[in-house]
Order: sequence, then structure tokens, then C-alpha cells
Amino acid sequence: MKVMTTTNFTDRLYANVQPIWEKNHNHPFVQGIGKGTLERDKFVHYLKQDYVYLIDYAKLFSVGVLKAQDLETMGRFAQVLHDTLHVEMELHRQFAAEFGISSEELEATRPTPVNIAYTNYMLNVAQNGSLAEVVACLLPCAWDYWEIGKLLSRQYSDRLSLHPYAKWIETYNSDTFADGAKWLIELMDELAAGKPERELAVLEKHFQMTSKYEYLFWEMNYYKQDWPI
Ligand SMILES: Cc1ncc(CN)c(N)n1
Repeated sequence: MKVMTTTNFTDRLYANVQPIWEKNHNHPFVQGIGKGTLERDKFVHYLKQDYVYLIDYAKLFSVGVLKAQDLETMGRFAQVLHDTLHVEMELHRQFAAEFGISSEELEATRPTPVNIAYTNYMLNVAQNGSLAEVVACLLPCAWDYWEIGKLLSRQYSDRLSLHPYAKWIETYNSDTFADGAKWLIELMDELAAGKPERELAVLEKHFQMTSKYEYLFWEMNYYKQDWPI
């Protein structure tokens, strides 16, 4: 749960996105991970799709380096880029290895229409928008997964020791992941400070859109949606 103050833009984002995030948190895919009952074929579909999603998502952090105005911000973007490639994607590689799937096979995954729509939305903003817009787009991915990591480890603490997805929950509830999410939240507040309502509304639109794409991503994996042709 985020600590609320009256002044931060992210307080407003957090409050207004709750109807969407609640649907994410109650989604049968997310709850199935928490309980440890999610069917393996659905998880494998997710692992593959998420791996190629993260390749594009990681590129957004390099756009963050490019658009940053100071060395400290550049360094933090470089750190979260590194953590995505070498911590988060390593989690996927380790799970895949358990299922007999190689890194090459993961990387060769053909992204589904929902996956392409989500990453293209963010990459389009990365090409054409401000740094604040880029952060507004990529923030739900970091922040809501952190919320999910915290939620599931709290909700299902009694069963995590004998659990096929415990490592997944542990990763998104970890200090490394939390640090990245907290830094992006602070950066969003800094970048939004003093902006007129017209610009804040654009940032909020991006935040809401990518939160909705998060929901579509859970749906896509739960129903193993792919190209029909
Ligand atoms: C679709 C999606 N959204 C968010 C995350 C967390 N980085 C992720 N791995 N995949």
C-alpha cells in the first residue's frame, strides 16, 4: 500500500487506477499464481510472451537514458535496464529451463496481437513523447507487479514453501524490484511537478491505458490467446 500525501501526482494516479488494478489483482491468472494452482500450459504461454514483451520494455529504459537531463537519472535508468535484462528475464530463463524450454526458444516467441499492441503503444510514446510521458507509460508495469508481489506473498504466505510459482512471487516482492518501482514513482512525481492540468491529463491517460493493457495481458495468457491465422 502506497503512503498517501496530498501533494503527489502519483497519489492521484494511484487513486484513479484502483478499479483497473483491482481487476488485475483478482484476475484468475494472478490468483492462480498466488495459490500455486495455475495450469502449467498457461504459465508457459505467459513466460514466452512476457519474455519478448520484456525485450521491448527494456528498450524504454534506454529511451529514459536518452531523454534524461542529468547523470543520476541516466544511471538509475541504466540500473533498471540492467535489472530487467539480468534479474527479471533471468527468472523467466530459469523457469523456462525447468520446462525444457531454451533461451533461444523464448527469444524466438512470436508476440500475440495484445502483446504487440501494448509494446507498440509504449514505443510510440517513447519515440514521440516527453520523458514524463515515457515514465507514465512504463510505470504501471513496474508498480502494479510490485503491488501483486506484495499482495500474493501476504495472501498466500502459508503455502509459499511448497509452491511452483514461489520464485515468481519472491522476485516481484523483492527489494531489487521494489527499489526500481519506488524510484520510478518518485521520478514521476518530480517530472509532473508544476505541469499544467492539460499535460497531467495526458500523463494520466498513458498510465490508465497501460494499466488496461496489463489487464489484457493477463487475459491473453489465461486464455492462451494467439493469432487466429
Ligand atoms: C506484461 C508485464 N507487465 C509488467 C511486468 C513487470 N516488469 C512484466 N514482466 N510483464
